[in-house]
Amino acid sequence: MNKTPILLGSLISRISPNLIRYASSSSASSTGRKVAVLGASGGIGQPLSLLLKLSPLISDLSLYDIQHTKGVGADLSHIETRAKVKAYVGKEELGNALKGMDLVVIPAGVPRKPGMTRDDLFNTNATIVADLVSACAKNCPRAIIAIIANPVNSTVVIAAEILKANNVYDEKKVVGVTTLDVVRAATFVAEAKGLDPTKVNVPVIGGHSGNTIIPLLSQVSPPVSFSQQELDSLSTRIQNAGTEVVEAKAGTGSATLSMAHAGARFSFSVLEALSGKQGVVECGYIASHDGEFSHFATPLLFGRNGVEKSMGTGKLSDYEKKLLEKAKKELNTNIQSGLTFAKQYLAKSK
Ligand SMILES: NC(=O)C1=CN([C@@H]2O[C@H](COP(=O)(O)OP(=O)(O)OC[C@H]3O[C@@H](n4cnc5c(N)ncnc54)[C@H](O)[C@@H]3O)[C@@H](O)[C@H]2O)C=CC1
Ligand SMILES: O=C([O-])CC(=O)C(=O)O
Repeated sequence: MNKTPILLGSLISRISPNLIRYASSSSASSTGRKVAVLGASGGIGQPLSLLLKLSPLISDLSLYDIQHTKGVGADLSHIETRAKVKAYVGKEELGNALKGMDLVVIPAGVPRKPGMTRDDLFNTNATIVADLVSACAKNCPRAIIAIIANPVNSTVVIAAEILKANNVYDEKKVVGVTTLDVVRAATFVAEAKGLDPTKVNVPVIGGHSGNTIIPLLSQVSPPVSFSQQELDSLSTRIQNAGTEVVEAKAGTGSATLSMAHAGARFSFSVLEALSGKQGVVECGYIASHDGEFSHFATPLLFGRNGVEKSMGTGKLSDYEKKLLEKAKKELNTNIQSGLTFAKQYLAKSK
Protein backbone atom coordinates (compact mmCIF):
# COMPACT_ATOMS: atom_id res chain seq x y z
CA MET A 1 0.00 0.00 0.00
CA ASN A 2 1.24 3.48 -0.79
CA LYS A 3 0.95 5.34 2.50
CA THR A 4 2.75 8.46 1.30
CA PRO A 5 -0.31 10.58 0.44
CA ILE A 6 -1.81 9.83 3.86
CA LEU A 7 1.39 10.72 5.69
CA LEU A 8 1.77 13.79 3.58
CA GLY A 9 -1.84 14.83 4.07
CA SER A 10 -1.35 14.65 7.80
CA LEU A 11 1.93 16.58 7.62
CA ILE A 12 0.59 19.33 5.40
CA SER A 13 -2.75 19.66 7.16
CA ARG A 14 -0.77 20.59 10.24
CA ILE A 15 1.02 23.27 8.21
CA SER A 16 -1.68 24.88 6.09
CA PRO A 17 -5.29 23.97 5.46
CA ASN A 18 -4.83 25.57 2.00
CA LEU A 19 -2.43 22.83 0.98
CA ILE A 20 -4.49 19.82 2.06
CA ARG A 21 -6.02 19.39 -1.39
CA TYR A 22 -2.57 18.92 -2.90
CA ALA A 23 -1.59 16.18 -0.53
CA SER A 24 -4.81 14.18 -0.22
CA SER A 25 -4.73 10.65 -1.57
CA SER A 26 -7.65 11.41 -3.91
CA SER A 27 -5.57 14.01 -5.73
CA ALA A 28 -2.74 11.54 -6.39
CA SER A 29 -3.60 10.85 -10.02
CA SER A 30 -2.24 7.64 -11.53
CA THR A 31 -0.53 9.62 -14.29
CA GLY A 32 2.16 11.51 -12.46
CA ARG A 33 3.34 14.70 -14.11
CA LYS A 34 6.87 15.72 -15.03
CA VAL A 35 7.97 19.10 -13.73
CA ALA A 36 11.25 20.98 -14.19
CA VAL A 37 12.51 23.85 -12.05
CA LEU A 38 15.08 26.05 -13.83
CA GLY A 39 17.09 28.00 -11.26
CA ALA A 40 16.52 25.20 -8.74
CA SER A 41 19.50 26.05 -6.51
CA GLY A 42 18.39 29.62 -5.82
CA GLY A 43 16.56 31.35 -3.01
CA ILE A 44 13.20 30.52 -4.61
CA GLY A 45 14.30 27.40 -6.46
CA GLN A 46 15.24 25.35 -3.37
CA PRO A 47 12.09 25.81 -1.24
CA LEU A 48 9.92 25.62 -4.38
CA SER A 49 11.53 22.31 -5.31
CA LEU A 50 10.93 21.06 -1.76
CA LEU A 51 7.21 21.91 -1.95
CA LEU A 52 6.92 20.27 -5.38
CA LYS A 53 8.70 17.16 -4.06
CA LEU A 54 5.90 16.83 -1.48
CA SER A 55 3.17 16.63 -4.13
CA PRO A 56 1.67 13.27 -5.06
CA LEU A 57 0.72 14.79 -8.44
CA ILE A 58 4.37 14.79 -9.55
CA SER A 59 6.17 11.63 -10.68
CA ASP A 60 9.39 13.28 -11.94
CA LEU A 61 11.06 16.42 -10.66
CA SER A 62 13.89 17.75 -12.79
CA LEU A 63 16.18 20.28 -11.14
CA TYR A 64 18.34 22.51 -13.33
CA ASP A 65 20.71 25.34 -12.48
CA ILE A 66 24.15 26.56 -13.52
CA GLN A 67 25.41 25.60 -10.03
CA HIS A 68 24.81 23.39 -6.96
CA THR A 69 21.94 21.25 -8.28
CA LYS A 70 23.66 17.95 -7.56
CA GLY A 71 23.63 18.71 -3.81
CA VAL A 72 20.07 20.07 -3.80
CA GLY A 73 18.94 17.02 -5.79
CA ALA A 74 20.69 14.48 -3.52
CA ASP A 75 19.16 16.14 -0.48
CA LEU A 76 15.58 16.24 -1.83
CA SER A 77 15.82 12.73 -3.26
CA HIS A 78 15.87 11.26 0.29
CA ILE A 79 12.33 12.48 1.06
CA GLU A 80 9.80 9.63 1.11
CA THR A 81 7.43 10.93 -1.54
CA ARG A 82 6.43 9.91 -5.05
CA ALA A 83 8.49 12.28 -7.21
CA LYS A 84 11.78 10.94 -8.58
CA VAL A 85 14.35 13.72 -8.41
CA LYS A 86 17.01 14.21 -11.07
CA ALA A 87 19.58 16.98 -10.93
CA TYR A 88 21.20 18.66 -13.93
CA VAL A 89 23.93 21.27 -13.84
CA GLY A 90 25.38 23.49 -16.58
CA LYS A 91 24.26 24.29 -20.11
CA GLU A 92 25.27 20.95 -21.57
CA GLU A 93 22.75 19.19 -19.29
CA LEU A 94 19.85 21.60 -19.94
CA GLY A 95 18.38 19.65 -22.86
CA ASN A 96 18.16 16.44 -20.84
CA ALA A 97 16.62 18.33 -17.91
CA LEU A 98 13.76 19.43 -20.15
CA LYS A 99 12.91 16.34 -22.23
CA GLY A 100 9.35 15.09 -21.63
CA MET A 101 8.35 17.83 -19.19
CA ASP A 102 4.69 18.80 -18.73
CA LEU A 103 5.45 21.94 -16.75
CA VAL A 104 8.60 24.07 -16.61
CA VAL A 105 8.86 26.64 -13.81
CA ILE A 106 11.51 29.36 -14.24
CA PRO A 107 12.80 31.19 -11.15
CA ALA A 108 16.32 31.55 -12.69
CA GLY A 109 17.71 35.05 -12.61
CA VAL A 110 19.09 37.74 -10.34
CA PRO A 111 16.94 39.30 -7.59
CA ARG A 112 16.65 42.98 -6.62
CA LYS A 113 18.67 44.86 -4.04
CA PRO A 114 17.30 47.91 -2.15
CA GLY A 115 16.91 50.92 -4.44
CA MET A 116 16.42 48.81 -7.59
CA THR A 117 13.21 48.39 -9.58
CA ARG A 118 12.27 45.07 -11.14
CA ASP A 119 13.05 46.66 -14.48
CA ASP A 120 16.68 47.15 -13.36
CA LEU A 121 17.00 43.32 -13.57
CA PHE A 122 16.12 43.37 -17.26
CA ASN A 123 19.66 43.36 -18.70
CA THR A 124 20.68 40.17 -16.90
CA ASN A 125 17.41 38.27 -16.68
CA ALA A 126 16.17 38.87 -20.23
CA THR A 127 19.05 36.84 -21.67
CA ILE A 128 18.71 34.10 -19.02
CA VAL A 129 15.01 33.65 -19.77
CA ALA A 130 15.55 33.84 -23.55
CA ASP A 131 18.24 31.12 -23.40
CA LEU A 132 16.14 28.86 -21.16
CA VAL A 133 12.98 29.27 -23.25
CA SER A 134 14.96 28.59 -26.45
CA ALA A 135 15.95 25.27 -24.88
CA CYS A 136 12.30 24.59 -23.95
CA ALA A 137 11.31 25.22 -27.60
CA LYS A 138 13.71 22.50 -28.70
CA ASN A 139 13.28 19.95 -25.91
CA CYS A 140 9.73 20.24 -24.53
CA PRO A 141 7.75 22.35 -27.02
CA ARG A 142 4.41 21.26 -25.58
CA ALA A 143 5.21 22.02 -21.95
CA ILE A 144 3.45 24.74 -19.98
CA ILE A 145 6.02 27.41 -19.07
CA ALA A 146 5.54 29.35 -15.83
CA ILE A 147 7.82 32.37 -15.56
CA ILE A 148 8.79 33.75 -12.16
CA ALA A 149 11.99 35.59 -13.22
CA ASN A 150 11.62 39.38 -13.17
CA PRO A 151 10.70 41.68 -14.75
CA VAL A 152 7.73 39.38 -15.42
CA ASN A 153 5.97 42.09 -17.48
CA SER A 154 8.81 41.76 -20.02
CA THR A 155 10.22 38.24 -19.58
CA VAL A 156 6.88 36.63 -20.53
CA VAL A 157 6.78 38.73 -23.71
CA ILE A 158 10.33 37.62 -24.52
CA ALA A 159 9.38 33.97 -23.97
CA ALA A 160 6.41 34.32 -26.32
CA GLU A 161 8.56 35.85 -29.08
CA ILE A 162 11.23 33.14 -28.76
CA LEU A 163 8.61 30.39 -29.00
CA LYS A 164 6.96 32.10 -31.99
CA ALA A 165 10.30 32.24 -33.79
CA ASN A 166 10.68 28.49 -33.16
CA ASN A 167 7.14 27.83 -34.46
CA VAL A 168 6.03 26.24 -31.19
CA TYR A 169 4.17 29.10 -29.52
CA ASP A 170 0.91 28.20 -27.81
CA GLU A 171 -0.35 31.23 -25.92
CA LYS A 172 -2.34 28.99 -23.58
CA LYS A 173 0.93 27.61 -22.24
CA VAL A 174 3.10 30.61 -21.39
CA VAL A 175 2.17 32.31 -18.12
CA GLY A 176 3.83 34.87 -15.87
CA VAL A 177 3.42 33.86 -12.24
CA THR A 178 1.64 36.68 -10.35
CA THR A 179 0.32 34.41 -7.59
CA LEU A 180 2.41 36.14 -4.93
CA ASP A 181 0.39 39.32 -5.46
CA VAL A 182 -2.81 37.32 -4.88
CA VAL A 183 -1.32 35.61 -1.81
CA ARG A 184 -0.24 38.95 -0.31
CA ALA A 185 -3.55 40.64 -1.10
CA ALA A 186 -5.45 37.87 0.71
CA THR A 187 -3.11 38.07 3.71
CA PHE A 188 -3.30 41.85 4.06
CA VAL A 189 -7.10 42.01 3.58
CA ALA A 190 -7.58 39.21 6.11
CA GLU A 191 -5.36 41.08 8.61
CA ALA A 192 -7.25 44.33 8.10
CA LYS A 193 -10.68 42.75 8.45
CA GLY A 194 -10.00 40.01 11.01
CA LEU A 195 -10.76 37.20 8.53
CA ASP A 196 -9.26 33.72 8.04
CA PRO A 197 -6.64 34.35 5.29
CA THR A 198 -7.11 30.87 3.86
CA LYS A 199 -10.72 31.74 3.04
CA VAL A 200 -10.07 35.13 1.42
CA ASN A 201 -9.65 35.58 -2.33
CA VAL A 202 -8.59 38.85 -3.96
CA PRO A 203 -8.16 38.92 -7.75
CA VAL A 204 -5.13 40.93 -8.87
CA ILE A 205 -4.91 42.10 -12.49
CA GLY A 206 -2.50 44.04 -14.71
CA GLY A 207 1.15 43.12 -14.35
CA HIS A 208 3.76 42.34 -11.70
CA SER A 209 5.56 45.56 -10.79
CA GLY A 210 4.64 48.64 -8.76
CA ASN A 211 1.78 50.54 -10.38
CA THR A 212 0.95 47.70 -12.76
CA ILE A 213 -0.19 45.49 -9.85
CA ILE A 214 -3.93 46.21 -9.59
CA PRO A 215 -5.73 44.51 -6.69
CA LEU A 216 -9.49 44.32 -7.18
CA LEU A 217 -10.66 45.13 -3.67
CA SER A 218 -14.23 45.57 -4.96
CA GLN A 219 -14.25 41.85 -5.86
CA VAL A 220 -12.97 40.33 -2.61
CA SER A 221 -14.53 37.04 -1.61
CA PRO A 222 -16.16 36.87 0.92
CA PRO A 223 -17.50 40.37 0.13
CA VAL A 224 -16.10 43.11 2.37
CA SER A 225 -16.29 46.88 2.17
CA PHE A 226 -13.42 49.30 2.67
CA SER A 227 -13.13 52.95 3.60
CA GLN A 228 -11.25 55.19 1.15
CA GLN A 229 -8.31 55.17 3.57
CA GLU A 230 -8.29 51.37 3.69
CA LEU A 231 -8.47 51.18 -0.11
CA ASP A 232 -5.48 53.49 -0.42
CA SER A 233 -3.35 51.82 2.24
CA LEU A 234 -4.13 48.24 1.18
CA SER A 235 -3.60 48.92 -2.54
CA THR A 236 -0.30 50.68 -1.85
CA ARG A 237 0.90 47.90 0.44
CA ILE A 238 0.04 45.17 -2.09
CA GLN A 239 1.82 47.10 -4.87
CA ASN A 240 4.92 47.67 -2.72
CA ALA A 241 5.04 44.35 -0.89
CA GLY A 242 7.98 43.08 -2.96
CA THR A 243 9.94 46.21 -2.05
CA GLU A 244 8.96 45.73 1.62
CA VAL A 245 10.75 42.35 1.56
CA VAL A 246 13.72 43.63 -0.49
CA GLU A 247 14.29 46.39 2.09
CA ALA A 248 13.87 44.05 5.08
CA LYS A 249 16.39 41.64 3.52
CA ALA A 250 18.79 44.60 3.22
CA GLY A 251 20.77 43.55 0.16
CA THR A 252 20.56 39.76 0.55
CA GLY A 253 17.72 39.27 -1.94
CA SER A 254 13.97 39.50 -2.43
CA ALA A 255 10.98 37.34 -1.49
CA THR A 256 11.95 33.67 -1.70
CA LEU A 257 9.87 31.69 0.82
CA SER A 258 6.52 33.34 0.12
CA MET A 259 7.35 33.09 -3.60
CA ALA A 260 8.11 29.38 -3.24
CA HIS A 261 4.67 28.94 -1.68
CA ALA A 262 3.05 31.02 -4.43
CA GLY A 263 4.94 29.12 -7.16
CA ALA A 264 3.92 25.79 -5.67
CA ARG A 265 0.29 26.88 -5.36
CA PHE A 266 0.31 27.96 -9.02
CA SER A 267 2.03 24.74 -10.17
CA PHE A 268 -0.36 22.49 -8.25
CA SER A 269 -3.34 24.30 -9.77
CA VAL A 270 -1.90 23.85 -13.28
CA LEU A 271 -1.24 20.14 -12.63
CA GLU A 272 -4.68 19.49 -11.14
CA ALA A 273 -6.31 21.08 -14.20
CA LEU A 274 -4.04 19.05 -16.54
CA SER A 275 -5.35 15.94 -14.79
CA GLY A 276 -8.97 16.91 -15.46
CA LYS A 277 -10.05 18.84 -12.37
CA GLN A 278 -12.74 21.36 -13.34
CA GLY A 279 -13.04 25.00 -12.32
CA VAL A 280 -9.37 25.63 -11.47
CA VAL A 281 -8.75 29.40 -11.49
CA GLU A 282 -5.50 31.24 -10.72
CA CYS A 283 -4.45 34.74 -11.73
CA GLY A 284 -1.59 34.91 -14.22
CA TYR A 285 0.00 37.21 -16.83
CA ILE A 286 -0.60 35.98 -20.38
CA ALA A 287 -1.11 37.05 -23.98
CA SER A 288 -4.32 39.03 -24.19
CA HIS A 289 -6.67 40.02 -27.00
CA ASP A 290 -9.35 41.66 -24.88
CA GLY A 291 -7.97 45.11 -24.20
CA GLU A 292 -5.23 47.44 -25.23
CA PHE A 293 -2.31 45.39 -23.88
CA SER A 294 -0.73 42.46 -25.69
CA HIS A 295 -0.14 40.85 -22.27
CA PHE A 296 -2.22 41.29 -19.13
CA ALA A 297 -2.87 39.47 -15.85
CA THR A 298 -6.41 38.35 -15.02
CA PRO A 299 -7.96 35.35 -13.30
CA LEU A 300 -7.44 32.40 -15.69
CA LEU A 301 -9.40 29.18 -16.01
CA PHE A 302 -6.99 26.25 -16.41
CA GLY A 303 -7.78 22.99 -18.17
CA ARG A 304 -6.21 19.92 -19.77
CA ASN A 305 -4.16 22.07 -22.19
CA GLY A 306 -3.10 24.97 -20.00
CA VAL A 307 -5.11 28.17 -19.90
CA GLU A 308 -8.61 27.51 -21.19
CA LYS A 309 -9.72 31.14 -21.03
CA SER A 310 -9.26 34.43 -19.27
CA MET A 311 -12.08 35.17 -16.86
CA GLY A 312 -11.63 38.88 -17.64
CA THR A 313 -11.43 41.71 -15.14
CA GLY A 314 -15.06 41.74 -14.04
CA LYS A 315 -16.66 45.11 -13.34
CA LEU A 316 -14.05 47.56 -12.09
CA SER A 317 -14.84 50.20 -9.47
CA ASP A 318 -14.00 53.83 -10.27
CA TYR A 319 -10.99 53.50 -7.96
CA GLU A 320 -9.72 50.44 -9.87
CA LYS A 321 -10.30 52.19 -13.21
CA LYS A 322 -7.97 54.94 -11.97
CA LEU A 323 -5.35 52.38 -10.92
CA LEU A 324 -5.59 50.82 -14.39
CA GLU A 325 -5.14 54.22 -16.02
CA LYS A 326 -1.99 54.79 -13.93
CA ALA A 327 -0.62 51.36 -14.91
CA LYS A 328 -0.92 51.85 -18.66
CA LYS A 329 2.30 53.67 -19.45
CA GLU A 330 4.56 51.38 -17.39
CA LEU A 331 2.95 48.17 -18.62
CA ASN A 332 3.15 49.22 -22.27
CA THR A 333 6.80 50.27 -21.84
CA ASN A 334 7.63 46.91 -20.20
CA ILE A 335 5.92 45.01 -23.03
CA GLN A 336 7.73 47.08 -25.64
CA SER A 337 11.12 46.45 -23.94
CA GLY A 338 10.44 42.71 -24.13
CA LEU A 339 9.59 42.91 -27.84
CA THR A 340 12.66 45.01 -28.65
CA PHE A 341 14.99 42.69 -26.73
CA ALA A 342 13.51 39.57 -28.35
CA LYS A 343 14.00 41.03 -31.82
CA GLN A 344 17.67 41.74 -31.13
CA TYR A 345 18.23 38.37 -29.44
CA LEU A 346 16.65 36.47 -32.32
CA ALA A 347 18.60 38.49 -34.91
CA LYS A 348 21.88 37.67 -33.09
CA SER A 349 21.11 33.96 -32.81
CA LYS A 350 20.37 33.56 -36.55
N1 LIG B 1 7.23 36.58 -10.00
C1 LIG B 1 7.37 36.91 -8.73
O1 LIG B 1 6.38 37.17 -8.04
C2 LIG B 1 8.72 36.94 -8.09
C3 LIG B 1 9.85 36.90 -8.86
N2 LIG B 1 11.09 36.90 -8.29
C4 LIG B 1 12.24 36.81 -9.20
O2 LIG B 1 12.73 35.48 -9.22
C5 LIG B 1 14.11 35.49 -9.64
C6 LIG B 1 14.96 34.57 -8.76
O3 LIG B 1 15.00 35.05 -7.44
P1 LIG B 1 15.86 34.30 -6.32
O4 LIG B 1 15.60 32.84 -6.36
O5 LIG B 1 15.66 35.03 -5.06
O6 LIG B 1 17.35 34.55 -6.85
P2 LIG B 1 18.68 33.71 -6.50
O7 LIG B 1 19.83 34.53 -6.96
O8 LIG B 1 18.66 33.27 -5.09
O9 LIG B 1 18.53 32.41 -7.40
C7 LIG B 1 18.57 32.46 -8.79
C8 LIG B 1 19.14 31.16 -9.28
O10 LIG B 1 19.14 31.21 -10.70
C9 LIG B 1 20.32 30.56 -11.13
N3 LIG B 1 20.65 30.95 -12.50
C10 LIG B 1 21.25 32.06 -12.95
N4 LIG B 1 21.41 31.99 -14.29
C11 LIG B 1 20.88 30.82 -14.67
C12 LIG B 1 20.74 30.18 -15.92
N5 LIG B 1 21.16 30.73 -17.05
N6 LIG B 1 20.15 28.96 -15.94
C13 LIG B 1 19.70 28.40 -14.80
N7 LIG B 1 19.82 28.95 -13.60
C14 LIG B 1 20.39 30.15 -13.54
C15 LIG B 1 21.38 30.97 -10.11
O11 LIG B 1 22.49 30.09 -10.15
C16 LIG B 1 20.58 30.88 -8.83
O12 LIG B 1 20.67 29.60 -8.25
C17 LIG B 1 14.53 36.96 -9.60
O13 LIG B 1 14.51 37.46 -10.92
C18 LIG B 1 13.45 37.63 -8.78
O14 LIG B 1 13.29 38.99 -9.08
C19 LIG B 1 11.25 36.93 -6.95
C20 LIG B 1 10.14 36.97 -6.13
C21 LIG B 1 8.79 37.03 -6.63
O1 LIG C 1 10.11 42.52 -5.47
C1 LIG C 1 10.90 41.75 -6.07
O2 LIG C 1 11.93 42.13 -6.62
C2 LIG C 1 10.55 40.31 -6.15
C3 LIG C 1 9.13 40.21 -6.53
O3 LIG C 1 8.77 40.26 -7.68
C4 LIG C 1 8.14 40.22 -5.46
O4 LIG C 1 8.48 39.99 -4.29
O5 LIG C 1 6.97 40.45 -5.77
